[in-house]
Amino acid sequence: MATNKKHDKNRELDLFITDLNGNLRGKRMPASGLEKVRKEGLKLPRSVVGFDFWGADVLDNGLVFETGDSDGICMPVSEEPIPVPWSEAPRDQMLAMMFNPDGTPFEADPRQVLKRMVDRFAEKGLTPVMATELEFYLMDAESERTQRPTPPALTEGKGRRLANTEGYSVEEMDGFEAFFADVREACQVQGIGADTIIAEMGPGQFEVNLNHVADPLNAGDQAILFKRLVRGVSRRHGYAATFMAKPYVEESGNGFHVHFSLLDCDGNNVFDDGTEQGSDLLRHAIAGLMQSMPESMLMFAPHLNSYRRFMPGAHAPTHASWGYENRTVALRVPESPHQARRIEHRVAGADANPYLVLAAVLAGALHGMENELEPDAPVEGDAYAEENPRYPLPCEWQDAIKRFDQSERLRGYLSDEFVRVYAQAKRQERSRLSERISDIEYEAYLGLL
Ligand SMILES: NC(=O)CC[C@H](N)C(=O)O
Repeated sequence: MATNKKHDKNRELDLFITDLNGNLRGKRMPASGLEKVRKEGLKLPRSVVGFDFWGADVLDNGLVFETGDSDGICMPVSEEPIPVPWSEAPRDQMLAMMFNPDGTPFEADPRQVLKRMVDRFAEKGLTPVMATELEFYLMDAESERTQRPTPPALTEGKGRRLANTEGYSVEEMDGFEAFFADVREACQVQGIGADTIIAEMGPGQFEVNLNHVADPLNAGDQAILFKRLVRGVSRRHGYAATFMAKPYVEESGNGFHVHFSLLDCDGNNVFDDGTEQGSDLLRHAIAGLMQSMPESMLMFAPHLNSYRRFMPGAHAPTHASWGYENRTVALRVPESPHQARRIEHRVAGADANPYLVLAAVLAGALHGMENELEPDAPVEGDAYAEENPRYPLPCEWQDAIKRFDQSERLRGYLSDEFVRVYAQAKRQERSRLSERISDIEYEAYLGLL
């Protein structure tokens, strides 16, 4: 029997923001705390946004001791709490956005970074329409304990066997029917527009496409809630799930593709001018995205592991390129009816923070449109075979951190504060990861040197 949520004294509410890495940080409170939070917000130290991946302070980012580790105010971004149907206990959740105590936006908060870009488009009378596609691997639940990914066993359909590597296999989806039924239901109750589900190339790899929305903040919120939902529903079904960019070296990586078009005040798609090629604005946006791609790479590929995904032939791009109906390029312009003329941005991994990916896409496009840049000719055929590309992408984390930190353009679009705080977090993570001597170093050197 449905309980009246307001009077359920056991009901709880999670209120959270995402840190730079997209990890959720916030508090769990009795549902009765909602009214206070709506009025006053929830206090969290601003340094929490700038945490490194392990939740440690980044002492060089200017947010910790210099400020007395002072609080920011997190205000909920939705009117109503969103149910958490996979939770054992009765629980709702709300995403929030952080402000400084004086009411100004806290510019390092990833959702504020995206909002800043959405506002820039609004000033021009333009509304971005965005849709996201998230790939992930389902794994055996043991993977979380052993910290090695193991494909899940197919327990439904044809009896128990390990999940296969079969792109677009319907049987593969049948094997996880109950899991996907719960994913779809959870999406419905959370207002997430889940469209198609696809079995991808890797063992236990799937993709879910979320419907386009004429509100990038909403598209970002949905992607964040979707990632939590997949992990939660997986656990209920005895699986684990990962959005890590490249969990298996020899298998397909997890991408986060973004479809993007722009509406004017009358609701017309400005990337369409009735021609087969699309409008001048489409070309300018593509040129800006290509030129800013090397320095934005850290937002598309934020982790050490992210760079393993960009391999020739893996359907993830190796340089900034574009083309019509071409899946080997970074920016694909899909074959579509004119009113749906759009760019599919194929660079980001599913491990990236969705808000930051969408913000970087908007910044790149705006840069091209404001400067009326022209792209080189579109690539026909295999982009991996292109020699001397004009905009090679950083293929290592260290290089991407440097390019990002040195970008005056990104500071202009996304704010100095964000660029400083993000670069410092990534530097700290890199130094922590490089301190550990890896297994393969011992295997190779210990007995021989
Ligand atoms: N759906 C696809 O085109 C495959 C994308 C690929 N898995 C990636 O890493 O981006």
